[in-house]
Amino acid sequence: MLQILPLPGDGPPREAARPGRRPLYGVAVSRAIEQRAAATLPPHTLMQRAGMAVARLARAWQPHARRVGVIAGAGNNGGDGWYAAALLHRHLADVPGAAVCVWAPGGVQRLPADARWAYEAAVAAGVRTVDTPPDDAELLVDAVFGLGLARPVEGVWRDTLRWLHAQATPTLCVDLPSGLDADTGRWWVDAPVAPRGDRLTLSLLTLKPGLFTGMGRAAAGEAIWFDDLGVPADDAPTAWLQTTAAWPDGAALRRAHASHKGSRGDVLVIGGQSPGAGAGVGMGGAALLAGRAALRAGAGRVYVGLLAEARDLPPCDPVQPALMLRTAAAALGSELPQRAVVVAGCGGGDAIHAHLTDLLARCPRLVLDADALNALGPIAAPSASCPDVWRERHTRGWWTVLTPHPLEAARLLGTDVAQVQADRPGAARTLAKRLNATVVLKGSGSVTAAPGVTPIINGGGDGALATAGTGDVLAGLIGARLAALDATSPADTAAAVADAVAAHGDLVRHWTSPWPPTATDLIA
Ligand SMILES: NC(=O)C1=CN([C@@H]2O[C@H](COP(=O)(O)OP(=O)(O)OC[C@H]3O[C@@H](n4cnc5c(N)ncnc54)[C@H](O)[C@@H]3O)[C@@H](O)[C@H]2O)[C@@H](O)CC1
Repeated sequence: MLQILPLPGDGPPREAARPGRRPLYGVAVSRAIEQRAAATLPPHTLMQRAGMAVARLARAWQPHARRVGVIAGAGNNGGDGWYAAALLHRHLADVPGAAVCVWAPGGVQRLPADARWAYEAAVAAGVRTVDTPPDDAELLVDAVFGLGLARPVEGVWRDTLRWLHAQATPTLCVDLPSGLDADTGRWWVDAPVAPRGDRLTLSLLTLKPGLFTGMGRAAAGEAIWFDDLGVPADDAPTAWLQTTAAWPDGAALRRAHASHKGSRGDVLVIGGQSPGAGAGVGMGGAALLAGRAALRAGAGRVYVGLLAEARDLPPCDPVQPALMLRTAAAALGSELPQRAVVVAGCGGGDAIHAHLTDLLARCPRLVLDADALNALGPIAAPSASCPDVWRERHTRGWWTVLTPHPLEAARLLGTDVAQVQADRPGAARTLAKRLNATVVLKGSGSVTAAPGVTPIINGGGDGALATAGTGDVLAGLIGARLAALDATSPADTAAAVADAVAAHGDLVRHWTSPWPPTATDLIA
């Protein structure tokens, strides 16, 4: 669960440019904000505030913990830990059996100025330093690495993090879980990512993109808390965090008394290769899931063009009989591609390849998913020259949305999954720029990117979505959201796509059964 809340005593959250969004700041902007604030404040103020925030959350979260072990790194993240240790030591002074200790595996000889000041404050307060891991702690504070980590961790620090991240003891991570890259969500150390025990992360000064994508959510624990250290920032964000799903808005649809199905927008799904068309491989379910999701989310009319012969079409979809079924050939031969948002590729198999040029040439509003992305591969490869059909889309002001998972993104970028996952915001941005399209890179912390638009990272969803068919549901939701959209600037399109991604994440929020949901359950 995400708890992106200001701690008690902080000011109100800053205004976001659009409802349901919060700014995320990468390392460079966070450091600029820190330096600007530090220049106007008495020395060490920010570290003092950081240490106070850590101590305050530690006491609120684990009020009965008497033995606290702080693991301090050799930079200012460690400094936050030292100052928190000083405060916790004071808080616990009268508690029988209480003890606060700091383990600093890198020593304290080369601490930067702020951290040295915090270390001296801790020593002056009577905090004990130890040379071995604090095995008997009831609460651990992870103050090893924060913003300063951007390369692999080895040697003594790797051993330290292997020990720390293997503990079942409740652990409070200062600023970032140590091992996590603040910009990208990459995990830099060969140590467990997922906590064995309870874990919270307290992000300081700014919320960082890496906390919400890649390994960020898995590493951060049950909740991410935020304290801006009293420093308001209105800098241009590195990315936005989408925190809530404001769409679909069923109440608004009901208030629109004078509306009709034609005014809510049309969606055409092209996909669902039949066993006959695909050498015995049938994937009709994927196209039906996309169509059902679009219908469920409020699209006025949803057509499903199946990659099948007319004689193989089912008479209707028994789950959502309101879906209008036809063959892909019939759908693409009609006026529908011009009128509807076309969602192509769900269960498309090899059969979708034959339609790709037609789709690109005839669909002004096009969402390419799954097998349509694989068919696109050669067009998108770095070495490929842009074909006329793709260039003409741009000339005409038509737009394209791509929804790759990391493997599909890797194919499109001519790289591998590890490279994509090492910098998900960067991969999504590169792909969006290269193809002049809106891109949703799926996975933990889905990233929506478009040329000239600040990327949007989805803060919702969880591992329950990692199951067959949920991608088809997402494609259908994006189709429905875009079908209802009037404006078509890149920013509006990206925002609408991010709305659909947020709605998709929200599908699992209220799931209470111990059984994980199937994609069909999510839109039942
Ligand atoms: N200066 C200040 O007053 C403030 C600092 N803050 C804290 O300071 C942190 C940033 O401090 P720093 O810039 O010192 O960075 P860190 O403390 O995150 O890391 C820097 C230290 O880690 C070492 N290091 C980095 N990568 C390594 C690797 N792969 N293997 C081994 N050692 C590695 C560096 O040599 C350096 O000693 C923030 O995350 C935050 O916790 C905040 O509290 C805001 C105020």
